[in-house]
Amino acid sequence: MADLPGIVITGASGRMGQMLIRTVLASDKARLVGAVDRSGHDWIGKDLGTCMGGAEIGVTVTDDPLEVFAKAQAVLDFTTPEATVGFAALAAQARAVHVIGTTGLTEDDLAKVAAAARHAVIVRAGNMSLGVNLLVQLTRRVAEALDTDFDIEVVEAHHRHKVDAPSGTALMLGEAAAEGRGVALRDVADRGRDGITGARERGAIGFSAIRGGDVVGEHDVIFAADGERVILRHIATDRGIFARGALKAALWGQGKAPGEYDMADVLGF
Ligand SMILES: NC(=O)C1=CN([C@@H]2O[C@H](COP(=O)(O)OP(=O)(O)OC[C@H]3O[C@@H](n4cnc5c(N)ncnc54)[C@H](OP(=O)(O)O)[C@@H]3O)[C@@H](O)[C@H]2O)C=CC1
Ligand SMILES: O=C(O)C1=N[C@H](C(=O)O)C[C@H](O)C1
Repeated sequence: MADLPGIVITGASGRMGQMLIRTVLASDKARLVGAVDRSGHDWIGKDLGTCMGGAEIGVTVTDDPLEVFAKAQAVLDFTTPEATVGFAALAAQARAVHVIGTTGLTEDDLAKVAAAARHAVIVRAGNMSLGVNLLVQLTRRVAEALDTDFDIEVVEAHHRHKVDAPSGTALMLGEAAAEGRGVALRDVADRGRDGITGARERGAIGFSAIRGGDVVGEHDVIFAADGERVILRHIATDRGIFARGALKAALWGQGKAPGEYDMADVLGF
């Protein structure tokens, strides 16, 4: 047991944090060695097991990430962009594999993550599920095969608590569609339509976001032409798919050369 990779989970009390904790505790390939939450959070200083409504598990929730990163082989991080940028530097200092699921990172945030990846392994993806990463490959292939007679629209739906739009997954799908077409997403993305928008531009890749209820995550990539539509769809019904992907990434990253990787690397796509 002691030689299994030790895992720390940041944002332990969050929706993904709690799912990651259950996933690591149920795994026979890794052990949970730490849980981090925000300073001032009610869980700090308490046993994680009791915080989650169960028996004690001997892991105390801390607001001192470096202390626990230092004894870990990997950090699973689904928090906020600001927190993730800080964790990237600390995980690199501790030489722990940093698995980043956080979405909504700015160009500036991404540059800081890339700097940390010069010293340690980072696996980052806007979606860690097997199904979405397959959909990304399919989107690239379909976009390669269809010309700009087909208008590309990415439509996503998430729960009412989600704070960023378009979702990280929608952006991954948009990037894949743009790559398939041989264009840069930033040159063709149409991210906000309201009012008299004018007719759709040929070659644009449009994004729409729905927010409501408890939707875990749904994504459609629509290729719409005159007379026909091709629709690629992924529906997530359980956050366990993201947590299992993140744990797989943490295990895959052990012993890899420093650098920034994604789930396509982990899954061998
Ligand atoms: N890549 C993927 O496969 C997936 C990515 N995500 C992404 O993961 C992120 C989190 O999603 P979700 O779990 O729903 O969000 P939550 O808001 O439920 O969880 C985020 C957690 O991070 C905590 N947090 C914030 N700042 C810090 C900090 N400085 N130190 C430690 N903890 C901190 C929050 O604490 P508090 O509430 O007290 O502020 C909260 O517990 C989002 O960016 C989401 O898009 C989600 C699912 C899958
Ligand atoms: O915030 C979420 O919940 C999710 N976020 C990710 C995203 O932004 O795409 C992944 C998943 O769709 C759930």
